[in-house]
Amino acid sequence: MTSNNNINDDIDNEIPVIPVIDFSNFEINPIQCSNEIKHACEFVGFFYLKNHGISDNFINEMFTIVIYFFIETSRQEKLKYIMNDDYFGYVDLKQEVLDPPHQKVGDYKECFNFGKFQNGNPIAQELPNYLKEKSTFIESFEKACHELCMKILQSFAISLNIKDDWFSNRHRYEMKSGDNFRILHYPPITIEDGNNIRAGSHTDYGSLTLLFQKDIGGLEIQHPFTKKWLQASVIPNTILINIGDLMEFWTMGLFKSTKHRVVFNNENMNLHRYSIAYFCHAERDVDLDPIPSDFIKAKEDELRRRITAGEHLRFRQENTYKQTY
Ligand SMILES: O=C(O)CCC(=O)C(=O)O
Ligand SMILES: [Fe+2]
Repeated sequence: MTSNNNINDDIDNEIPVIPVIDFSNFEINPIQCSNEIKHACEFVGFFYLKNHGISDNFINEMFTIVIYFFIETSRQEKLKYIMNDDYFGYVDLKQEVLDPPHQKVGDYKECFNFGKFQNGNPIAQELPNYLKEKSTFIESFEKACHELCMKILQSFAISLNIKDDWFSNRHRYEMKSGDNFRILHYPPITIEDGNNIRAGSHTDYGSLTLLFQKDIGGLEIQHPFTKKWLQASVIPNTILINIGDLMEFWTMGLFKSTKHRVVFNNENMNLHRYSIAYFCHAERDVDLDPIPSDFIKAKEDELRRRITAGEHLRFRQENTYKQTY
């Protein structure tokens, strides 16, 4: 491989630009903490959150379920629950193409997408037996993620000087939205597969994403200004948060929906990597008109079609799954 082909060439490991924000300060000094978050959203699009209120035990228990499900469930059983029209269910190895212009084959990872739950039952999908047994726990974990997202959205509102509940009122759990709780598994790969990009470069679609990483790194983000790729290493006891396209669109580009990808090096190629993501979206019928904040300048001359959160999402999803295998 020549150096030009080496995707690690343009990696910048020197400046730790992804900030770590202590969310316990949000209770003590909400304005200061929200301003730190706003700075990260404007200049990086990613930040780590510590003291976020979701306990380590709770997260570890969720990971135990994730690992058991992916390893112990047969492929045949998983395929019975293949992603439905609402994009909930099992996503097979190589089914997802996150970077269509640059990928000949789909991502070498498998996922399971959960929609919302009510009283221990999933609303929008059937679950394989093992996940059905665990659905009360999964519901509580999913709801803890949603609740944390509401607090982070509150901090966005405070930093933008609009009503504290401006965003959370538009992201209610009970309402229809593109919210997606996703568990992921990147199995070990053999040399013959020859592809060390395991999740193609992409931006997320929603308002914000919570990402739980465990032990094994591999996530990289492309800094929105320098365009350098940076490793988003695993920092114990933190959740990695990022802005999605919907929020970038809604803030007229003030908050950055930063590109990211998962890349395996020779050391982690033989390992199983697991991660958990909660993609938080605005309710389907919310109009994504520019947010009424003094920080957000809607350019009068800009022609901007009126679009709802649901339309925005549909467009992104259709592009991702157009080309499979
Ligand atoms: O597994 C990861 O670390 C990232 C996954 C991701 O970016 C996604 O599913 O959108
Ligand atoms: Fe992502």
